[in-house]
Amino acid sequence: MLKLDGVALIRGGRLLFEGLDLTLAAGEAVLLTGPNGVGKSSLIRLSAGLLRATSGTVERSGAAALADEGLALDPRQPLAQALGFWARLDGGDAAAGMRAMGLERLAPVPVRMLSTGQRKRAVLARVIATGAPLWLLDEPGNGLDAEGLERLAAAMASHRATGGAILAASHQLLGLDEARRVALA
Ligand SMILES: Nc1ncnc2c1ncn2[C@@H]1O[C@H](COP(=O)(O)OP(=O)(O)OP(=O)(O)O)[C@@H](O)[C@H]1O
Repeated sequence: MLKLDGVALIRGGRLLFEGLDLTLAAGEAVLLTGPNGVGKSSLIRLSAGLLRATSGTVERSGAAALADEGLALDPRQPLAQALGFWARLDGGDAAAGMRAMGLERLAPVPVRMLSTGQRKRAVLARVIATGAPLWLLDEPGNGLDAEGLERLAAAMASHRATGGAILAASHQLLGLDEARRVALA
């Protein structure tokens, strides 16, 4: 689903990593770890096709969904409608995303009024709703309470059980204890 071969990335004149190989097949997850500024978010963006590798190749098969610090939801719209916009484009299921992240009660609330943790849940609901096989998650646990973290872990387990794959960058374990780890240093 994702294959990085001998990838190097220079950003801001600094070599972040080189010779990086990573493959992610259906049902697999990789937890990307490493200190602040080492290049985890950059690797996620590179995997999403939003950055170009300095050398090496990045191959993706099938659709990918990205969750990062960007909300990508219209702040003026009620949550259900804002998520519905993407679900219509993706042929996805906004209600399933909201259910998975426990957001049903917030369906009529404008996105701009959501709290930090509620926004994070909304971003994850957007990813879940896409139905994309590859999830690229940059610090998906940030801002989530214990219940939100449990929901995220359950959603990731269910995604993998149905043939999805996940690349997650995080300082937390996210319930991915048995997942492969790639440590950038
Ligand atoms: N747009 C940019 N232009 C130039 N350099 C950048 C840009 N964005 C990030 N960088 C640099 O690339 C390096 C890696 O950043 P990145 O966000 O990938 O790290 P990270 O491992 O995700 O860090 P954190 O754990 O703090 O989230 C940092 O030194 C950062 O300053």
